[in-house]
Amino acid sequence: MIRIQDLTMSYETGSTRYDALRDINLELAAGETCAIIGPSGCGKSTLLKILAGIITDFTGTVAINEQPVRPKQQIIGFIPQNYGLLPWKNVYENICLGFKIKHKKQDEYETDLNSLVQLLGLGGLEARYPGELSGGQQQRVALARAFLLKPDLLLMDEPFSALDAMTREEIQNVFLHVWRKHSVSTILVTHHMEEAVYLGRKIVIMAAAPGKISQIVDNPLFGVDGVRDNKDFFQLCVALRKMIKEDWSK
Ligand SMILES: Nc1ncnc2c1ncn2[C@@H]1O[C@H](COP(=O)(O)OP(=O)(O)OP(=O)(O)O)[C@@H](O)[C@H]1O
Repeated sequence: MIRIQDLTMSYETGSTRYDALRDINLELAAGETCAIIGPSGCGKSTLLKILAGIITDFTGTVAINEQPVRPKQQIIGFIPQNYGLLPWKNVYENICLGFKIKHKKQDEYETDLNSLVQLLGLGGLEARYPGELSGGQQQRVALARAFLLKPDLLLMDEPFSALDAMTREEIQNVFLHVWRKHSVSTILVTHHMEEAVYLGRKIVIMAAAPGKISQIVDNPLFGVDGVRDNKDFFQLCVALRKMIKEDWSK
């Protein structure tokens, strides 16, 4: 369970201090997915950094499984916009990285690693370096690394934004497939409404200046088979876009 209560965070630049996030309240049940959509600068990345324990200077409460965020004690997977792969390590080493940092032994994760490599279609690419992979393959390596960790919380910052439309859909399917097996609590930031509706059991709509939540939508279409071809999917996207336009023009 992820619980955010009355979260406010300010940045200070020179002599000015301004709220990047104000009065954020959000709950996410264990194993749920949540997509956050909002205008540029509304604090989405800041929120992820707080949940990842990178930013600690805030007011309010942020708890993962009833405990304050403590990256050394909890396992938090974070996939940044550029996937966060180390260019000098090969696919196998990149996938194992999180485990090495958590000081686990190889035989503790070897079986999971092999099954994730197969599940994510990375078989045969283990010895390649990130620079020798396509964007979609790099994304899958980042997903393998994150899922291997079995995180208490997985955070993804616009994870599929660099991919072309077809690869994006394919990787979204791969993500859902792996997520179903591992049911990891996941929060992802996206600028794409279709992605939010496809991947978010909850859809959080944010507004800017200061960043706040304007709507939380329980998504009835999440996980429905073949939903992308369903007219309800299209209609929900249209309705949410309308809602956002109204919110963002206030
Ligand atoms: N290190 C920082 N110091 C000062 N201000 C910052 C810092 N990082 C972000 N900001 C400001 O805080 C606000 C929120 O930034 P943030 O990156 O969280 O927004 P975002 O919603 O993720 O934006 P985008 O969609 O463009 O990536 C913005 O006004 C931004 O300029």
